[in-house]
Amino acid sequence: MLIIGLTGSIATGKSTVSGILSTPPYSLPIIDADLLARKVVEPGSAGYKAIVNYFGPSTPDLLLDDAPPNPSGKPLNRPALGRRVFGSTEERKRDRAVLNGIVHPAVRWEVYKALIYYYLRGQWAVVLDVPLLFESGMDLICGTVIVVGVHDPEIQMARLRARDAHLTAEDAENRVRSQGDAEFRGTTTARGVVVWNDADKAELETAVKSAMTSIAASSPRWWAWTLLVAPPVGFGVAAWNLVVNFATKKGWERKKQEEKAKL
Ligand SMILES: CC(C)(COP(=O)(O)OP(=O)(O)OC[C@H]1O[C@@H](n2cnc3c(N)ncnc32)[C@H](O)[C@@H]1O)[C@@H](O)C(=O)NCCC(=O)NCCS
Ligand SMILES: Nc1ncnc2c1ncn2[C@@H]1O[C@H](COP(=O)(O)OP(=O)(O)OP(=O)(O)O)[C@@H](O)[C@H]1O
Repeated sequence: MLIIGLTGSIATGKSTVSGILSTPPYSLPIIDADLLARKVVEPGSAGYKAIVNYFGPSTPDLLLDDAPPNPSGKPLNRPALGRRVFGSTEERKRDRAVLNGIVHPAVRWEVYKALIYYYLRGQWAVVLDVPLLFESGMDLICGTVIVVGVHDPEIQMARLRARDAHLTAEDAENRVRSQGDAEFRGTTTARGVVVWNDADKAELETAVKSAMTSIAASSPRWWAWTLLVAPPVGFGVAAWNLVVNFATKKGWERKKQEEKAKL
């Protein structure tokens, strides 16, 4: 099964692209890390308890007071938690790392379970929509990666604020600044494709079509079926893929560090 990583900075259009890929002619299953990240912090879960323990004492509005009663606890006030973790100060970075440390392992586990489910159902490909694909290391298991990018940060900011009207300009800036640069994602994606989303949705559909044509050409369906009916070959190829991805990523990181050192 081909795992197609889908990533990009906030509000660049990942969900819009996954919407296109989930419908004909592609009809691919989507594993959405944002949705899983919500599931693993529902009241009563281990993630919820860890967040309340760490952030509760210093965040008075961490829980939603006006939510319908729930015996497992009041739901998290996500915008309030967002204000604690998004931004570029040392404190925000530290808190973000703590939150990521709670949420990411649980999300990863949910992703693996979903991958096994789709593999057993005989899917030829699956889309793994993860905003922090490279940072979380999940790029290593992907056969290819689609990076969604917007050249103009003004467009990105305008779309973010139009979609999430509750965010102030400062909240939106902090969210955009909380992610690694798109260039890092783009250059690490030597084995993938970048889909630019600066224009309208019709142009986005054309860009997705062209990306999928090149992906399907480099990983045809018959190859996915061969891997499915011969599991030892499938596992061998997956292991090889992991090694190649790891080596490619290390190579890029080394190159970036050398370039930084030269400055
Ligand atoms: C801070 C939280 C509660 C804010 O929730 P909210 O509902 O307001 O935003 P939502 O979860 O829909 O995220 C919106 C976008 O923000 C960006 N984002 C989310 N978490 C992070 C993060 N830790 N670092 C950088 N960007 C992030 C992504 O582009 C994401 O698509 C939430 O984002 C969260 O729990 N983040 C940590 C988990 C995480 O990394 N999720 C991303 C997928 S694994
Ligand atoms: N080409 C486009 N033209 C106009 N609006 C667009 C376009 N692409 C996406 N949008 C809108 O921009 C907003 C952000 O898009 P989307 O939710 O797909 O981004 P995302 O990358 O999934 O965001 P997040 O990182 O927050 O999960 C949405 O309201 C979407 O409808």
